[in-house]
Amino acid sequence: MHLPLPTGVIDPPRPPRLAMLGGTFDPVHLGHLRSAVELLEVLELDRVHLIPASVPPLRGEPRVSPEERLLLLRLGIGDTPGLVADPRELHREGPSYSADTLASLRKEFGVDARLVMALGHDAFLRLADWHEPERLFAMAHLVVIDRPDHEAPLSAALDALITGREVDSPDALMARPAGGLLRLALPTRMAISATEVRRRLAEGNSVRYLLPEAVEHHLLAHGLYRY
Ligand SMILES: Nc1ncnc2c1ncn2[C@@H]1O[C@H](COP(=O)(O)OP(=O)(O)OP(=O)(O)O)[C@@H](O)[C@H]1O
Ligand SMILES: O=C(O)c1ccc[n+]([C@@H]2O[C@H](COP(=O)([O-])O)[C@@H](O)[C@H]2O)c1
Repeated sequence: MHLPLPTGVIDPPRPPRLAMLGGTFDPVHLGHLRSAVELLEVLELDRVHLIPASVPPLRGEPRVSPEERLLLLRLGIGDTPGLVADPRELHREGPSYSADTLASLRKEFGVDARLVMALGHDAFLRLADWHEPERLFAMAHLVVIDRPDHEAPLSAALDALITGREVDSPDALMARPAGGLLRLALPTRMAISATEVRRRLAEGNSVRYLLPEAVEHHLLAHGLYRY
């Protein structure tokens, strides 16, 4: 006697899940890379695109060229599964607005993709001053990463921008393609900043264990940030 075959509905394929972690990366350090790996795991993402800004919109000119910051990022990522050094902002003229970068990711990955823009709490505090901040939420979710060295209250303008968007879990965020806000305390919080790395290099002090070794070797071999 034959048992009837199960007639259950086959689950539709899971939409792609990816995050952008943009930055000046002047230079990339372990705070960036460890955060990217933990984002991948906590949000169950397919990939995290680390995207160096060619012309960072709200700060002065970086110490090192976009091409060299991208090279350092590539050295830092090495063969880490799920992390991608994404050069797309180097191919645009003018200020590297995140809204434009998200539009290009959305175009590439489609309307159903779960697209996350991840940023540290310090960067989040200035979000209301960014170019077309409302458009960011039309294209992506925002995930704000706690940083132990940056804790400050939100401005009224930022409060207004995020009202009604906050969700309390990765699952709630991933139920839709865009528009939500999640604050995350990742398992490893690192008080490392590029400012501190540059300062130590200029003083001739060690940066060992603040950066991947391949990045440290390149910086030292080429005298970057020395003066
Ligand atoms: N240690 C860290 N932990 C979590 N997020 C971080 C950390 N360092 C930087 N970020 C976040 O990564 C993104 C890119 O950071 P950025 O390249 O400006 O590095 P930075 O260390 O903040 O640099 P700088 O000291 O030059 O301002 C930002 O959203 C920032 O908030
Ligand atoms: O789009 C904007 O107006 C905008 C303004 C400030 C910062 N950003 C982006 O935020 C990321 C972190 O910036 P920064 O200056 O903290 O390294 C980086 O990807 C920047 O391009 C974007």
